[in-house]
Amino acid sequence: MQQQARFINIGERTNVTGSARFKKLILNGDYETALEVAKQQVENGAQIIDINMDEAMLDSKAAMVRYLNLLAGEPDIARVPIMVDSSKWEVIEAALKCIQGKAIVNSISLKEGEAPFLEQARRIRRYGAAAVVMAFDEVGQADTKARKVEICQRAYHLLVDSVGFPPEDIIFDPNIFAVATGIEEHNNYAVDFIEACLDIKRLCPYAKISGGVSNISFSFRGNDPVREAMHSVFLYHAIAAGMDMGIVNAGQLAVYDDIPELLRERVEDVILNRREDATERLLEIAPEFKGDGSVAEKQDDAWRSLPVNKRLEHALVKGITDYIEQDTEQARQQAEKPLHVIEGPLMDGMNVVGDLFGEGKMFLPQVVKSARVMKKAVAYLQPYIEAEKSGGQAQGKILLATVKGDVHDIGKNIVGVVLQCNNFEVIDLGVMVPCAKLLQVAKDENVDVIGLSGLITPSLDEMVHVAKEMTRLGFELPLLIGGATTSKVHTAVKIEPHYQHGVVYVPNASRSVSVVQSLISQSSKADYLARTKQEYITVREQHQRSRPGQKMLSLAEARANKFQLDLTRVASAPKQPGVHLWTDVDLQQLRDYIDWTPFFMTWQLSGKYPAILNHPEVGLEARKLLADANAMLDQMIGSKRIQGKAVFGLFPANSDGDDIIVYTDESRSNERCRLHQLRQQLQLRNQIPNSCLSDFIAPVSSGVADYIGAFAVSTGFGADEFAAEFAAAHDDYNSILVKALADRLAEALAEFLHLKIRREYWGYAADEQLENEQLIRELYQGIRPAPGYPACPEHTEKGTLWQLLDVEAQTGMQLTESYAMWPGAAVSGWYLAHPDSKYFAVSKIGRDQLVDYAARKGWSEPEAEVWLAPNLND
Ligand SMILES: C[S@@+](CC[C@H](N)C(=O)[O-])C[C@H]1O[C@@H](n2cnc3c(N)ncnc32)[C@H](O)[C@@H]1O
Repeated sequence: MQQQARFINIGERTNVTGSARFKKLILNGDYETALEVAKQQVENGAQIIDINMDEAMLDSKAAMVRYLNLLAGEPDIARVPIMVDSSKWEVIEAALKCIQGKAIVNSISLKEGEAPFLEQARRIRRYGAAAVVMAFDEVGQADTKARKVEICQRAYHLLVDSVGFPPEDIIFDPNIFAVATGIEEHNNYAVDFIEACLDIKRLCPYAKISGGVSNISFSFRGNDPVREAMHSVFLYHAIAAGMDMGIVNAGQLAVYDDIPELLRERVEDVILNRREDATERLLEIAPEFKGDGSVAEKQDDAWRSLPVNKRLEHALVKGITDYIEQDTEQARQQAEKPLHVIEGPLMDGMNVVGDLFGEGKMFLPQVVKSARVMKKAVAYLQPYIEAEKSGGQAQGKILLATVKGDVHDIGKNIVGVVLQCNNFEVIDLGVMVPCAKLLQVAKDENVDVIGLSGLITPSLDEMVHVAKEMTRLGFELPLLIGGATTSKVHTAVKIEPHYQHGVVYVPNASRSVSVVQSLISQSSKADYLARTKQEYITVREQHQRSRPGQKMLSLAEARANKFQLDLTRVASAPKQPGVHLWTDVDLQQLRDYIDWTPFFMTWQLSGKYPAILNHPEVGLEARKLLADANAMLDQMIGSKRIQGKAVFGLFPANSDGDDIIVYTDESRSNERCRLHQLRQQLQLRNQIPNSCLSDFIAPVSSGVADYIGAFAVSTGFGADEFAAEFAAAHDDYNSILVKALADRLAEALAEFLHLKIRREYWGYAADEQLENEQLIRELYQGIRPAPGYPACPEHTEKGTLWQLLDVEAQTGMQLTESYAMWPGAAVSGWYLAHPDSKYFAVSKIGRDQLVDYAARKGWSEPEAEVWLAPNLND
């Protein structure tokens, strides 16, 4: 199971209090065999070994020193960190003196108060060791979530602030207690632990979380399969919540997915305390599962004894890459030609995946993992196929590209993977692909379909351009359109009329398969295109009909109905005016500010976070995806593979009609630049004002000093390269994950920076205290409208922002010819602080505003038509 792969197992068999066998060996002085116990644990996957010699009959200190010295001579064991486990400080200190590598002390706590706690921490610090900190204070052991969090937070601050203890060397043990004991107060113990993990991770950056996992199932002693299922389910949720390591017998852990459904459901009811009768219901079925061995191991191994074709199918459906080369090799030896392995078992397996996906029984992340297995198998076979010079027979060839001027490709990459899963050959030209190159490759490669993708509105025009060029050059291939700002209406109204051989809007990756299938099949193609054409005629007619509903005001009328600003509530002067630069953003702290809901949407798992994690249908997949995402974030941030930068500034400003003047200094006599804004021109109901962003800034005529902020942030430095490494290793799953997470961090950085602006740099809301969920709902004072978004839809204004902050020189962030930001994981915008400022959509504008805007920008009217195209009322 993916999430267990990054979870650190602590071996516990070298503990005289927990293992009768080890105790006997030590008491008998059989240190040779006792060493074997440590060795076996490491072989079984323990990544840390816990050593405990606390036994009344022993000289614990001498035993510990002797055992450690012997261990040091065993290279296989000495390579894993040692956890020194003792309740006696002298034993711990003696051990620290003889351990050469990084040691971990298990454990310290606030049980005896702050003074001894700090004293021990200081000594541990001197040895450079890490420490397990129990959630235990003067009052006792923490059992509720609140107590666990409170004690850990208190300990964290004492350690970090008073001792200078490196936070990454703190390992909290927030106490795992037994559930399903028959005592009602115990029912929530697992939930308390899991929820505490989430808070501790948020409140104590870099600290790790550990625990003794087997405690949870104590009441099912004697029934190993149920215990193992309980451990696995518990870990599943605890790891997703942030648990990093734990004492668990790695060899005896059920694979979450392979726990029989009935057992898993009942265990999950107990662990998550989902119903009052959960314990009884688990007890009811527990005897059925009482066997001699582990349910998981039996099932896990079972598929390995299937015939090779079935093994390949299993690996594809389950997304398991572990044996793929070995199995592919066996299938190759059995096949007449290497190509037959692809055309036979691999394609059969992918057909199963395709069917399950089509039926909604598999979700996108699983499919992308299946594709990874397929790609690895194909890559393995490639040299053999080339040696025979035989080419595969794909269903059809699809050319994909993100259009010129645009750098966004997550959606396109997902479509590519899904199409490949369905046996289409995909040629992916990447991002910022000029029309001429695209069409040349389409011709040279004799493709069957072209698919265009784009995220920002200028890309829509580029797609229109491609359609026109296809007509001019006599193409007859169908053209697919996809991407965040594209729509069926836009495709029908703006693109389709320019190309007669088929233009089809594809709303998502799953739909791409049926669309492409219809277009590839000679029997269905003509019919499908004719139906689509007819549908788009209807869409156009409806679009025409729907428009006269709203009246377009003249620009003068719209201006007369502007938003009236309350000048008594204009925000005070910024505490730290001018331009500021963050060159190396702490990405770890941004994790708390991530809005996960859009991340799940990227993977076509819809639902709000965190509720989605318990969604009856997609919850399981969502939890797996989140665990993978967190592991990837650990890697991206820990290895410093990606970096974040931010540049931002706060300036004196006033509005001048629909423009905002940014001044060079507080004297307000010199203009640094002008921000050109657009005004809503459609008549709104109930006399709602026709807004323009400049309405939220005090007019120059008012004599009121006002201010504006600007920002540009990116966490995409290094992301493309990192993603490309995965893609090159045939791992699209992780490649897409990296990009999607870089995007999430960029949005989190924008949110975090905005918070800092409100509380510190501008300081107009110094006392604001909002939870992340409230930040996501933007429940704060002020807005950060982003050029290209509905309140300021014209993208070239980003150019002004770039000049104002000198963004490129300061950060390396660039703008493409369509004003897309590079790196793609980037956010920029303005800060408006007035409490009444709010987002709105400029929507359609009239010719008079176009002429006025062109004059303000110093553009010709045709130039203005290009940039204002999405807002023109045609
Ligand atoms: C695109 S979402 C991003 C935040 C979301 N929590 C996330 O992580 O994806 C919200 C941002 O888009 C921009 N935005 C939304 N609506 C807007 C509008 N009508 N006009 C201008 N900018 C807008 C603002 O910068 C706003 O903070």
